Amino acid sequence: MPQDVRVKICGLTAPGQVLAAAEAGARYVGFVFFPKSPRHLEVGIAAELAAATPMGIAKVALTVNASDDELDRIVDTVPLDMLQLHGKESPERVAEVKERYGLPVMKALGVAEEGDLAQIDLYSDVADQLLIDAKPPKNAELPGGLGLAFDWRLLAGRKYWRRPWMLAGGLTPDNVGEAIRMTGARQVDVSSGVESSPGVKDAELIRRFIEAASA
Ligand SMILES: O=C(O)c1ccccc1NCC(=O)[C@H](O)[C@H](O)COP(=O)(O)O
Repeated sequence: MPQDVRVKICGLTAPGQVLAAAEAGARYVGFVFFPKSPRHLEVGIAAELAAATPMGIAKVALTVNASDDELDRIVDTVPLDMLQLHGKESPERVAEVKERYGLPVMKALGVAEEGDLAQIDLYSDVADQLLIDAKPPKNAELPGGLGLAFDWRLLAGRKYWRRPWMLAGGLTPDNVGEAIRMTGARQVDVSSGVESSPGVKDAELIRRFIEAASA
Protein backbone atom coordinates (compact mmCIF):
# COMPACT_ATOMS: atom_id res chain seq x y z
CA MET A 1 0.00 0.00 0.00
CA PRO A 2 1.60 3.36 -0.94
CA GLN A 3 1.84 5.70 2.01
CA ASP A 4 3.82 8.75 2.97
CA VAL A 5 3.54 8.38 6.72
CA ARG A 6 5.35 5.35 8.09
CA VAL A 7 3.66 3.47 10.92
CA LYS A 8 5.26 1.44 13.69
CA ILE A 9 3.03 -0.99 15.56
CA CYS A 10 4.67 -1.60 18.91
CA GLY A 11 4.21 -4.39 21.44
CA LEU A 12 3.12 -7.28 19.22
CA THR A 13 2.78 -10.55 21.07
CA ALA A 14 1.60 -13.17 18.54
CA PRO A 15 2.33 -14.12 14.89
CA GLY A 16 -1.25 -13.29 13.82
CA GLN A 17 -0.75 -9.73 15.09
CA VAL A 18 2.46 -9.40 13.09
CA LEU A 19 0.65 -10.53 9.94
CA ALA A 20 -2.22 -8.13 10.61
CA ALA A 21 0.28 -5.27 10.94
CA ALA A 22 2.08 -6.34 7.75
CA GLU A 23 -1.13 -6.69 5.75
CA ALA A 24 -2.28 -3.25 6.87
CA GLY A 25 0.98 -1.65 5.68
CA ALA A 26 3.06 -1.21 8.86
CA ARG A 27 6.69 -0.28 8.16
CA TYR A 28 8.03 -1.22 11.61
CA VAL A 29 7.02 -3.78 14.22
CA GLY A 30 8.13 -3.43 17.84
CA PHE A 31 8.92 -6.23 20.29
CA VAL A 32 8.95 -5.26 23.97
CA PHE A 33 11.51 -6.70 26.39
CA PHE A 34 10.44 -5.38 29.77
CA PRO A 35 9.09 -7.96 32.24
CA LYS A 36 6.59 -5.61 33.90
CA SER A 37 4.88 -4.97 30.57
CA PRO A 38 1.82 -6.95 29.39
CA ARG A 39 3.63 -6.93 26.02
CA HIS A 40 6.87 -8.45 27.31
CA LEU A 41 8.33 -11.24 25.18
CA GLU A 42 10.74 -14.03 26.03
CA VAL A 43 13.52 -14.06 23.45
CA GLY A 44 12.40 -17.40 21.93
CA ILE A 45 8.91 -16.05 21.25
CA ALA A 46 10.36 -12.84 19.87
CA ALA A 47 12.52 -14.89 17.49
CA GLU A 48 9.34 -16.63 16.22
CA LEU A 49 7.62 -13.28 15.69
CA ALA A 50 10.68 -11.94 13.88
CA ALA A 51 10.66 -15.01 11.61
CA ALA A 52 6.97 -14.36 10.85
CA THR A 53 7.69 -10.75 9.86
CA PRO A 54 7.72 -10.23 6.08
CA MET A 55 10.84 -8.79 4.42
CA GLY A 56 10.89 -5.02 4.22
CA ILE A 57 9.30 -4.42 7.63
CA ALA A 58 11.81 -3.25 10.23
CA LYS A 59 11.91 -5.37 13.38
CA VAL A 60 12.59 -3.21 16.42
CA ALA A 61 13.53 -4.47 19.90
CA LEU A 62 12.42 -2.16 22.72
CA THR A 63 14.42 -2.28 25.94
CA VAL A 64 14.55 -0.16 29.10
CA ASN A 65 17.96 0.58 30.67
CA ALA A 66 19.12 -2.86 29.53
CA SER A 67 22.56 -4.17 30.46
CA ASP A 68 24.99 -5.52 27.86
CA ASP A 69 24.13 -9.06 29.00
CA GLU A 70 20.42 -8.49 28.39
CA LEU A 71 21.05 -6.89 25.02
CA ASP A 72 23.47 -9.68 24.06
CA ARG A 73 20.78 -12.30 24.70
CA ILE A 74 18.22 -10.42 22.62
CA VAL A 75 20.52 -9.59 19.72
CA ASP A 76 22.04 -13.10 19.63
CA THR A 77 18.59 -14.75 19.43
CA VAL A 78 16.28 -12.39 17.57
CA PRO A 79 17.01 -11.16 14.02
CA LEU A 80 16.58 -7.39 14.33
CA ASP A 81 16.84 -4.23 12.29
CA MET A 82 16.85 -1.65 15.07
CA LEU A 83 17.14 -1.19 18.83
CA GLN A 84 14.79 1.19 20.67
CA LEU A 85 16.10 2.46 24.00
CA HIS A 86 13.13 3.50 26.12
CA GLY A 87 14.69 4.19 29.51
CA LYS A 88 17.04 6.81 30.94
CA GLU A 89 19.95 5.85 28.69
CA SER A 90 22.46 8.71 28.38
CA PRO A 91 23.79 9.91 25.00
CA GLU A 92 27.03 8.07 25.86
CA ARG A 93 25.12 4.81 26.44
CA VAL A 94 23.28 5.26 23.12
CA ALA A 95 26.64 5.63 21.34
CA GLU A 96 28.00 2.58 23.17
CA VAL A 97 25.01 0.41 22.16
CA LYS A 98 25.27 1.53 18.54
CA GLU A 99 28.96 0.66 18.46
CA ARG A 100 28.59 -2.69 20.26
CA TYR A 101 25.75 -4.12 18.14
CA GLY A 102 26.18 -2.33 14.82
CA LEU A 103 22.42 -1.75 14.65
CA PRO A 104 20.62 1.57 14.22
CA VAL A 105 19.38 2.92 17.54
CA MET A 106 16.17 4.84 18.15
CA LYS A 107 16.11 6.78 21.44
CA ALA A 108 12.73 7.41 23.04
CA LEU A 109 12.34 10.83 24.67
CA GLY A 110 9.47 11.79 26.96
CA VAL A 111 7.83 15.16 26.42
CA ALA A 112 5.38 16.96 28.69
CA GLU A 113 6.45 20.60 28.35
CA GLU A 114 8.54 22.91 26.17
CA GLY A 115 11.69 22.36 28.27
CA ASP A 116 11.67 18.66 27.44
CA LEU A 117 12.44 19.44 23.80
CA ALA A 118 16.07 20.36 24.61
CA GLN A 119 16.98 16.67 24.84
CA ILE A 120 16.13 16.26 21.17
CA ASP A 121 19.25 18.19 20.14
CA LEU A 122 21.38 16.36 22.70
CA TYR A 123 20.45 12.91 21.37
CA SER A 124 20.45 13.96 17.70
CA ASP A 125 24.25 13.67 17.74
CA VAL A 126 24.20 9.96 18.57
CA ALA A 127 20.83 8.32 17.84
CA ASP A 128 19.79 7.26 14.33
CA GLN A 129 16.16 8.06 15.05
CA LEU A 130 14.18 9.66 17.86
CA LEU A 131 10.83 8.56 19.22
CA ILE A 132 9.04 11.54 20.73
CA ASP A 133 6.60 10.10 23.24
CA ALA A 134 4.51 11.36 26.15
CA LYS A 135 6.52 11.62 29.38
CA PRO A 136 5.21 8.97 31.79
CA PRO A 137 3.81 10.11 35.16
CA LYS A 138 6.37 9.84 38.01
CA ASN A 139 4.73 6.79 39.64
CA ALA A 140 3.98 4.94 36.38
CA GLU A 141 4.64 1.18 36.28
CA LEU A 142 5.77 1.44 32.66
CA PRO A 143 7.83 4.12 30.93
CA GLY A 144 5.71 3.82 27.77
CA GLY A 145 2.75 2.10 26.19
CA LEU A 146 0.40 3.98 28.52
CA GLY A 147 -2.00 5.46 25.98
CA LEU A 148 -1.06 8.95 27.19
CA ALA A 149 -0.79 11.84 24.75
CA PHE A 150 1.18 15.07 25.20
CA ASP A 151 0.32 18.51 23.85
CA TRP A 152 1.11 18.16 20.15
CA ARG A 153 1.18 21.96 19.80
CA LEU A 154 4.68 21.76 21.36
CA LEU A 155 5.89 20.25 18.08
CA ALA A 156 3.89 22.43 15.71
CA GLY A 157 6.14 24.03 13.12
CA ARG A 158 9.23 22.15 14.35
CA LYS A 159 9.27 19.15 12.07
CA TYR A 160 12.85 19.59 10.83
CA TRP A 161 14.88 17.88 13.55
CA ARG A 162 18.35 16.69 12.55
CA ARG A 163 17.29 13.04 12.74
CA PRO A 164 14.26 11.14 11.48
CA TRP A 165 11.70 11.03 14.26
CA MET A 166 8.46 9.30 15.17
CA LEU A 167 5.50 10.69 17.08
CA ALA A 168 4.11 8.44 19.82
CA GLY A 169 1.85 8.54 22.85
CA GLY A 170 -1.89 8.10 23.05
CA LEU A 171 -2.40 7.82 19.30
CA THR A 172 -5.55 6.08 18.07
CA PRO A 173 -7.31 5.57 14.74
CA ASP A 174 -9.50 8.56 15.66
CA ASN A 175 -6.78 11.09 16.53
CA VAL A 176 -3.74 10.10 14.46
CA GLY A 177 -4.79 12.23 11.46
CA GLU A 178 -5.05 15.35 13.64
CA ALA A 179 -1.74 14.53 15.38
CA ILE A 180 0.02 14.30 12.01
CA ARG A 181 -1.54 17.54 10.81
CA MET A 182 -0.50 19.40 13.96
CA THR A 183 3.06 18.09 14.24
CA GLY A 184 4.10 17.38 10.64
CA ALA A 185 5.20 13.89 11.73
CA ARG A 186 6.20 11.59 8.88
CA GLN A 187 6.36 8.56 11.16
CA VAL A 188 4.01 7.49 13.97
CA ASP A 189 4.13 4.77 16.61
CA VAL A 190 1.20 3.17 18.41
CA SER A 191 0.67 0.48 20.99
CA SER A 192 -2.38 0.63 23.27
CA GLY A 193 -4.46 2.57 20.73
CA VAL A 194 -4.73 -0.54 18.55
CA GLU A 195 -5.37 -3.04 21.35
CA SER A 196 -8.58 -4.76 22.46
CA SER A 197 -6.95 -5.39 25.89
CA PRO A 198 -3.38 -4.82 27.19
CA GLY A 199 -0.99 -6.84 25.03
CA VAL A 200 -3.63 -7.96 22.53
CA LYS A 201 -3.50 -6.12 19.22
CA ASP A 202 -6.70 -5.90 17.20
CA ALA A 203 -6.43 -6.40 13.41
CA GLU A 204 -9.30 -4.05 12.60
CA LEU A 205 -7.92 -1.25 14.82
CA ILE A 206 -4.50 -1.67 13.19
CA ARG A 207 -6.08 -1.45 9.73
CA ARG A 208 -8.07 1.66 10.71
CA PHE A 209 -5.02 3.29 12.32
CA ILE A 210 -2.82 2.87 9.25
CA GLU A 211 -5.60 3.97 6.93
CA ALA A 212 -6.12 7.13 9.01
CA ALA A 213 -2.37 7.83 9.20
CA SER A 214 -2.06 7.47 5.44
CA ALA A 215 -5.08 9.60 4.52
O1 LIG B 1 4.52 -0.85 25.41
C1 LIG B 1 5.03 -1.17 26.50
O2 LIG B 1 4.53 -2.01 27.25
C2 LIG B 1 6.30 -0.50 26.93
C3 LIG B 1 6.94 -0.96 28.07
C4 LIG B 1 8.10 -0.35 28.50
C5 LIG B 1 8.62 0.71 27.80
C6 LIG B 1 7.99 1.17 26.66
C7 LIG B 1 6.83 0.57 26.21
N1 LIG B 1 6.19 1.04 25.07
C8 LIG B 1 6.76 2.09 24.32
C9 LIG B 1 6.27 2.32 22.95
O3 LIG B 1 7.02 2.36 21.97
C10 LIG B 1 4.86 2.70 22.75
O4 LIG B 1 4.49 2.35 21.47
C11 LIG B 1 4.71 4.20 22.94
O5 LIG B 1 5.04 4.51 24.26
C12 LIG B 1 3.27 4.61 22.68
O6 LIG B 1 2.41 3.86 23.48
P1 LIG B 1 0.84 4.13 23.43
O7 LIG B 1 0.58 5.45 24.05
O8 LIG B 1 0.26 3.02 24.20
O9 LIG B 1 0.45 4.09 21.98
